[in-house]
Formats: sequence, structure tokens, C-alpha cells
Amino acid sequence: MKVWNQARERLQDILSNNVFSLWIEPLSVNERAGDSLSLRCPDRYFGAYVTQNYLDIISKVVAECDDSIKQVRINACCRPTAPSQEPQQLRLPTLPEGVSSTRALHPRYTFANFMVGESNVLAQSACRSMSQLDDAIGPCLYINSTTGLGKTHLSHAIAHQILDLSPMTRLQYLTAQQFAAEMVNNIKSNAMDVFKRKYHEQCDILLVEDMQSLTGKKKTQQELNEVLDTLIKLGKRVVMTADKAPRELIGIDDDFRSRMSSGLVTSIQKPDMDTRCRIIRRKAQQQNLQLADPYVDYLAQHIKGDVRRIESALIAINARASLKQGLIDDQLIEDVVRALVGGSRELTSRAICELVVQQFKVPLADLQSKSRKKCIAFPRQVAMYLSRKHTEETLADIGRIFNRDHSTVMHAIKVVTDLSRRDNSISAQLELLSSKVQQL
Ligand SMILES: Nc1ncnc2c1ncn2[C@@H]1O[C@H](COP(=O)(O)OP(=O)(O)OP(=O)(O)O)[C@@H](O)[C@H]1O
Repeated sequence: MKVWNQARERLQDILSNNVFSLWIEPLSVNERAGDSLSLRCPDRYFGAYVTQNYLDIISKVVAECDDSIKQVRINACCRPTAPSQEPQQLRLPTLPEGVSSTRALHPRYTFANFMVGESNVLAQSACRSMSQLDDAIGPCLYINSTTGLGKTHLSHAIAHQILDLSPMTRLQYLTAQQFAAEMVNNIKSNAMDVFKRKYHEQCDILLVEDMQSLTGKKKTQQELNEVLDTLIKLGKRVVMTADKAPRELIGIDDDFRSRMSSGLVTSIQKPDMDTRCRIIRRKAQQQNLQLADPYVDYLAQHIKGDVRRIESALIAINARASLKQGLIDDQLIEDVVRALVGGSRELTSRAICELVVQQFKVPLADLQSKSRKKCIAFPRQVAMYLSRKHTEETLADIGRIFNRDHSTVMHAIKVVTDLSRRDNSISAQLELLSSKVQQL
């Protein structure tokens, strides 16, 4: 329809490329009835988001192109075929005061795209509970991890899910730094009443990332503490993320620290081998990249920790393959991994295990067996201890080599640590082995 084509061109000039291609391009004309233009969009969530964030500007531009159009509506999934079918109106007639602030949500950071394993299952299920508004874990959740392990992904997944289930939920998603900046601006412009209303009264769920950035910011801590207190008392939801657990954060007031810890505090660990494989498969699929199983395993064996490194490996594979007519071979994969993790051979718990086998003269099969004889259990525990000390591998990955689970590895580390404290000959033996490991 001509009016929509014209409006689209104007919107393209006004809005950023990202916003235009993500939110405006997928819209198409559903019907023109009287003074109203109805636009069709892919799904309910999409419709609610566009309605909340861009309907005003769309309506203004459409009216500029054709002043007989007084109303624009965004309708999800309504088929253009049946004229008798009333298009489904998404916006509730009584829109609650205050709107969601979700501008930065990544469309792919959903629960479906988050691969779950031992390292993150607690955080993931807590986030699911939060998003389904069930009371299983209470109103307050705090998640911490080192970089690139999925805190932002899970926060966005909560937001997507909530807005999908109930699009009119007033959801505020921001970083602690943004909260601090917004507070300062409101203080300067004498508008703290607006600020307080927004977070105390007009918010159903608050998601705040990077709590560690509040170190030393007393006033912001105090303000956020009050917000948390109010929301929790009102039965609203709060999700916080940080790079450290509350007790490890420095420059944080005791009161605020205790409020942050008042609900479930959980951490995300580095993904184990199996989860890394699944992440690689999913991310490769999203990039239309066909990766044979041995390549998936090779990448997962070498790229551990920060999941962003997996993503950059896949981007590099895609880029290099496109120069070779899409051909992916051993050389290409090895080059990408070498560029990412460096040329030096990475120390693995398997290599450490082989060293222990030689030193203690115990066959590998015995270490992997169920035997609890001291002459087998001790070298096994030492191999686990050394693997944890010298590699980045997860407890689960280390355990797998010995057909054990992560709790057995944790127990082994404790036993060996205690023994080495009490017995000088054992600590000397461990030092010697450690120096041999470093030469591997
Ligand atoms: N379990 C997982 N399954 C799928 N993708 C994952 C998983 N964990 C992390 N990722 C991906 O890794 C990337 C980094 O994740 P994210 O930004 O959520 O990490 P973060 O913990 O918030 O990091 P930072 O502390 O640096 O902000 C994202 O693209 C995310 O999709």
C-alpha cells in the first residue's frame, strides 16, 4: 500500500538501521478500514514491543503521509484472508501506568537458545521460575559468574518470556551503572519524585545487571536498596547479576549486601564438555554453519570458559570457509583454534592423568575402576587435585576421565589438600609432581 511504503521510507531515515530492520521492516499492511490502518507483525511479543516502543512514531509518520489516517494498530498473526475475522487487538484498553524499558533486549537470548548443563542448571531453573511468576524461589534472585557465562542471556530470557506471557508487565531492565546515571540526572533536574515513582510504584519486575559497578557509590546503593525493599515487600520480582557473589563484593554497605542476599544467590560455572558441544551445535546452526561431529568435539575440547570465545571461533570459521567455497577442513579448524587459544599445547587433565599413571605405576584402567584400595584411590585423588590446580577444566570434565562425578572430584581435592597440610612428605611429593606437570 502506497501510504505504508512512503511511511516506511521516512521511518528508515528517522530510526537507526538496527531498529528499522529489526522492528519496522517485518511489518506489513493488514487492512485499511475507514480512518484506521492495521499493520501485521509476526507474533504477540513482537506486536507488544512495537506497540510500546514505536507506535507513536509510526502513527505520526503515517499521518504525515496521509492525514485521513487517524489511527494505526499493530496486530499479531492475523491472517489477511478472512475479512469477517476481527483482527486481534493486543493493547489492553487500560494500559497500566508506566511502561517497560526493554530497548536493549537481544532477540536470540531466549531460554530455548540457552544450553543447560551441570554448570548452570540452578541459575537457569531459577530464572525460569522467575519468568513464570511461580513462587518456588521467592521474589529475589542474584546470579554471579565470571565473564561470558550467560548472565545477560538469562536476564534477557526472563524478559522475553514475561513479555511473551503478559506483554503489559512493567519490566525495567538496566545495568547498575545506568540506574546510577539516571538517578544523578533526576537529582540534577529535581525530578527524584518521578524516579522514585518509576521504580517503586510502576515496576513489576526489575532486572539489574553488573551490581559490582556500585562499589563505593553509597548514594546509589542506598537508593537501590530502598527500591529493592519496596518491590520485595510488594511481592514484585527482582533479579540481579554481578561478577561476584554478594559477600565478595567490595565497597558495598552491609545493609545493601544483606538485601541482595535475601533471596536465592546462585552462580554459573564454566560449561562442561557436553554443554560446550551443545552450545557449539546451537550457535553453528544459528549461523547456518555445517560442522561435522569431530570438529564440534575438537572445538569443545580446546575452547573452554567464556562462551564468547566459542562464538568468535564460529564467526572465524564461517569467514574463512567462505573464502574456500564453504569448505571446512582440519587445517581450517586447527588454524582458528590456534589463533584463539594460542600455539602452545594446552595442559589437559588427560595429560596429567597419564603422568600420574607413570609416576605411581598404576594402570589407567585401575584409576578409572570402582576400586577404593588406597594404592589406587590415592593416585586417583592426586590426579584430580593436580588437574584442578593446573587446568581450566570443570570438576565434571575432570571427573569424567575417572568415571566419577563432580562431587567425587571435590572430595578428592579436599582430601589431598588436608593431607598435604598435615604431612610434609606428601606436600613435597605434590610439589615435585606439580613441577613435572608444568613441564608437560
Ligand atoms: N549456556 C549457554 N548456552 C548458549 N549460549 C550461551 C550460554 N552461555 C553463554 N552463552 C552465550 O555467550 C555469550 C555471552 O553471554 P552473556 O553476555 O550472557 O555473558 P555474561 O555472563 O553476561 O558476561 P559479562 O559478565 O561479560 O557481562 C552470549 O552470546 C550468550 O548467548
